[in-house]
Amino acid sequence: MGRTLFDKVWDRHVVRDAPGEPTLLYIDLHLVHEVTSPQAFEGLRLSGRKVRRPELTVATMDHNVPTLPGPITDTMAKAQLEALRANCEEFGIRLYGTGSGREGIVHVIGPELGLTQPGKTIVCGDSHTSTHGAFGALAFGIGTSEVEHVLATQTLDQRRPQTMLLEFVGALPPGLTAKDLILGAIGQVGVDGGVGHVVEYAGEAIAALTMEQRMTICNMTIEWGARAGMIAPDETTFAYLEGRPFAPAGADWERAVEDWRSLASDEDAVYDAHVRVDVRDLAPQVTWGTNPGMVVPVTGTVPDPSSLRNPDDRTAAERALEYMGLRPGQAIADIRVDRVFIGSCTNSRIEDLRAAAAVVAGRKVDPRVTALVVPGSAQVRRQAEEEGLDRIFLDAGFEWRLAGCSMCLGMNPDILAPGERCASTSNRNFEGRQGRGGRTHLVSPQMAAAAALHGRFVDVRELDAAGAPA
Ligand SMILES: CC(C)[C@H](C(=O)O)[C@@H](O)C(=O)O
Ligand code: SF4
Repeated sequence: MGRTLFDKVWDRHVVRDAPGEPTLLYIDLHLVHEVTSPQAFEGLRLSGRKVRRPELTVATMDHNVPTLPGPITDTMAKAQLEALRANCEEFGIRLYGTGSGREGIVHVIGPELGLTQPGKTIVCGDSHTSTHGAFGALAFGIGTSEVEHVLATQTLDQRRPQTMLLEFVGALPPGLTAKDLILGAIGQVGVDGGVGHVVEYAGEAIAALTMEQRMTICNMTIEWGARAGMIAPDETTFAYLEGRPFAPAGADWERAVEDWRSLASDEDAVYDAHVRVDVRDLAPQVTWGTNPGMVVPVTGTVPDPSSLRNPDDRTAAERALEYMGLRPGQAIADIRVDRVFIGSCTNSRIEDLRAAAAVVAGRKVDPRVTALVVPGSAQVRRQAEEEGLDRIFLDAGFEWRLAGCSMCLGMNPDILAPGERCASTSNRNFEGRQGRGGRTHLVSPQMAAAAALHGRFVDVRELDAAGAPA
């Protein structure tokens, strides 16, 4: 029987398999950030252990860092960042800290540095580690006690998950993005549709995506409950990786690519589940509720909870509408926004910023809107500045910030005030996610940029040459 991409990567990393017990897996890359690592390092110290493979462990600072220059005033954030610096020094771990020029959101810098590679097992104390699966790596989030285990042993106990193929049918229509693709899919399969599975994304629409767009897809895997998302490595993957600081070079590169080619699922591979999502009629997506599956096309309306058959869904929708301050039947295009956030590990890479800048160029942010662009890494920020994207955003009235998680979650000074409504390119719209009482609508970078200009949701496909909505 043929094997899947997942089977191949998993099988290569088995250290120990015993009946009835979890499998002990070898971990190729362990990414570390300031929030989920302090207790893990403390555990090592208490038991007098070292980091087993410091050279396979890489740390950065992202969640807590302020995105405006100047000292950190929050004492908890300051303590966590200082602890990370001290821990990395003590245990001999490479740290791309604030000011290194290489810092950024952990899921942005791994790929950017070429650390993320096909066939690797990659873990991090962070749920959006699924992002790295875009390269054909097996990548997933772990808890702090597991972080300690990986630091100490470079291995991890795991139960073998089920496999699922999510096949996109048809090509992505013009003007649509990877964000619309994944939000649309989550809307169809539901936020627990992937539970217990490692999902492989495939189909014409996936093959046509760039690496950065594939990362947007895999990033949101965790939002529909799957353990990890993977995409088979192909020429797009290899072209992206070639020449990156930690990618293999010379003869090693040739050997690596040959090996990576062998990872794709076999023709006759069998998955435990197979789901198809037709994308041919997809429109730009906007979430209206408090989970990413509560999503409709921008051309649509806020759903009426009373039309939902399942009582749990009905209650959840009623509660979401109340929290979001929306009415059933309200047109999405009539929803006004106070804030716009372009950033996060979902959509803060250079292509995202280029796409948003293309919508913004020569136009002005609606005077009632406060809009923020936060590059995912110091490298993305530099590149954007070299390309003049910062000028486009600043001239339009956006703020241009330093790299970090920023307004994706309320762990640093970038937060919404209670009741404020935000068009956000991030991945979570839970209650309070961007600040207590804040209201989040998840969208693509293009849609966020257009919302900033018009102060409400507009269909990016319909903007005329002067940027006016139809
Ligand atoms: C802080 C961290 C543990 C958390 C995660 O695991 O995802 C954060 O990155 C998030 O997006 O909510
Ligand atoms: S950008 Fe948001 S989703 Fe990504 S790691 Fe940071 S907090 Fe988590």
